[in-house]
Amino acid sequence: MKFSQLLFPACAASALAHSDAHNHHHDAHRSHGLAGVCGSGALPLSDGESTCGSDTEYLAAGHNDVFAQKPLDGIWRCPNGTECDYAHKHNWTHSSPCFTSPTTGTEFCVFTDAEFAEGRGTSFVMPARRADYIATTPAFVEPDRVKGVNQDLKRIVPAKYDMKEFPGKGMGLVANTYIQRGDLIMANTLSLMIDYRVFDELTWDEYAQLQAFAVDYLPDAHRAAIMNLSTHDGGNLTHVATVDKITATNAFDIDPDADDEQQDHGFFVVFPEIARMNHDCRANADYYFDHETLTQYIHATRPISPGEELTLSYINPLMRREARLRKLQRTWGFKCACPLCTQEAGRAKASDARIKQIRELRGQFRSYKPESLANPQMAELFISLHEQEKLWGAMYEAYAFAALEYNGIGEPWTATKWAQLAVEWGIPAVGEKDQDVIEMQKLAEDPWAHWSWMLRSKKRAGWGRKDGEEEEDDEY
Ligand SMILES: C[S@@+](CC[C@H](N)C(=O)[O-])C[C@H]1O[C@@H](n2cnc3c(N)ncnc32)[C@H](O)[C@@H]1O
Repeated sequence: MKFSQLLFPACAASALAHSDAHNHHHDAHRSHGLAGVCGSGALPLSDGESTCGSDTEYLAAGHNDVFAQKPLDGIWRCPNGTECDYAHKHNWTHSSPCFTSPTTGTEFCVFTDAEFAEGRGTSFVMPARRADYIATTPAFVEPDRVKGVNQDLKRIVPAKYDMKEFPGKGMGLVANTYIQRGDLIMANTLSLMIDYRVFDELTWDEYAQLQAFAVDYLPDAHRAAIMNLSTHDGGNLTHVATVDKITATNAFDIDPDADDEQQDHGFFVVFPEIARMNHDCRANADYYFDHETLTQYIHATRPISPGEELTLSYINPLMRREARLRKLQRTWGFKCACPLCTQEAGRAKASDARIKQIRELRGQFRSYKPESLANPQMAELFISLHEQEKLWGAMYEAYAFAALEYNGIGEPWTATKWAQLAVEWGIPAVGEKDQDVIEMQKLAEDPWAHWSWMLRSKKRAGWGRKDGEEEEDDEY
C-alpha cells in the first residue's frame, strides 16, 4: 500500500519502498495552502529557466540519461562529457499560456500533446524543462508502450464495470463480472498533470486559468470526460472555477520518478475514468502509477462479485475510525458511511485496537537496533491482523515483513514462502517495478545472499562489531 513504508535497513543496498504520500488521492487540500504531498524544500538544481548556470543550458535527454548539457560552443554533451545528439525539446501541440512565480521566478506553462496515446491527448502544467523531461519517457518516445491502454474512450475489450449512481455518493463503478484478486480492472494514461508548486507560487486566478487551458486543449471526447466529473457539491460556477473544482475533487497525488531532478515537487494528476471510483476504508481495489508508461493501474485486491461497487481508499487505511471520519470530512467533504466506519461501537473499538497494534508492530519490524523486539511470531501476528482488518492492499507488506523476520534468524525456507507471497500480492498492488517487490524476488531467489540473512541474530549478538564500537543508529 502507498501509505506506509516497508523500510529496509539503511545499511542494506535495497532502496526504500513507497513514501507515505506516494500516489494517492490528494489528502492535503491544496487550496487551503497546506503542504502538498512532496513538501517544498529548496532544490539542489532548480529549473533551467531560473537558475541554470550562465554558460550551460540543460535540456531533457533520453530517459535513462540524466540531462545533456549545451555549452556555449553549441555541442550537446552528456553528463559524462561525451558528445550526444539526442537532446531535444518535445513538439507540443500547445505550449502556452505561462505565468511566472514572483517568489522563485519559475515560469509555469501549459503543455499539451493532443496526439499522445493514440490521439487521446495529455496536458501538463509545469516548467518547460520538466515537461520536456517527461516527454522523454517511453510513453512518448515508444508509443507502442501505451497502445490499447486506454479502453474507456476507444473500447476494444469489454469493461469489467458499469457506471451507476450510488445514493449519497454520486456516480460510482460497479463490477459487471466476477473479478479475481490481482486482475487488472482498468488503466489510464494521465490526462492532466500539474506541478504542485503552482498552488503555492501562483495566484488562484493564474493557476486556475492554466488548468482550464490544459483541459480545453485536449481532444473533444477527452475534454468532455473531464468536464463531466464531479465537483462534489455542484454550484453555478464559471468554466475556470468548475475546472478547478473538478481537479480538487478528482486528482491523485503522484510522486516524481527517481530520475526527476525536481524530487521535492510532486504532481496533482487527473484520470477521469479512474476518478469515478468512490472511497471505502477497506477498498477492494488498489492503484499505482507507472512513470515509464505514465499510466495509473487499478487491480482487484480481493475477489469481487458482479454487483459489488469497485472502491479505492482515498486515505491511509491505518487510521482510527474517528481520525478517518475527520480526514474524509475535512479533505473530501463527505461523512464516511463505508462498512468499517458504520459498524457498531464494540466492533469499531476492536478494529481500532487492531490498527493500533499493526502500527506498533510495524515500528518494531522497521528497527534493526538490537533492542527491537521483532521476531517471526510477531510477523505471523501482523499477517493475521491484516487479514482480520481486511487490509488486502497491504497484505504484501505483511508477507514481506514475515520474510525478513524469518530470514533474519536464519530460516530460509519459511522466509522464501513469505517472500514469494509478497511478490504475488505485491505485483498487482504496487507493480512489478516496486522496490519492495524486487527485494522480495531477490530474497526468494537466494535467501542466504540477501542482506537480511541472519541480520536480526547478528544485531542481537553484536556480531561484526569491533571492541568499543557503538551500534550504529540506523536511520529509517
Ligand atoms: C473522486 S470522486 C468519486 C466519483 C464521484 N462520486 C462522481 O460522482 O464522479 C470523489 C467524490 O465522490 C464522493 N464520494 C466518494 N466516496 C464517497 C463515499 N464513500 N461516501 C460519500 N461520498 C463519496 C464525494 O463527493 C467525493 O468528493
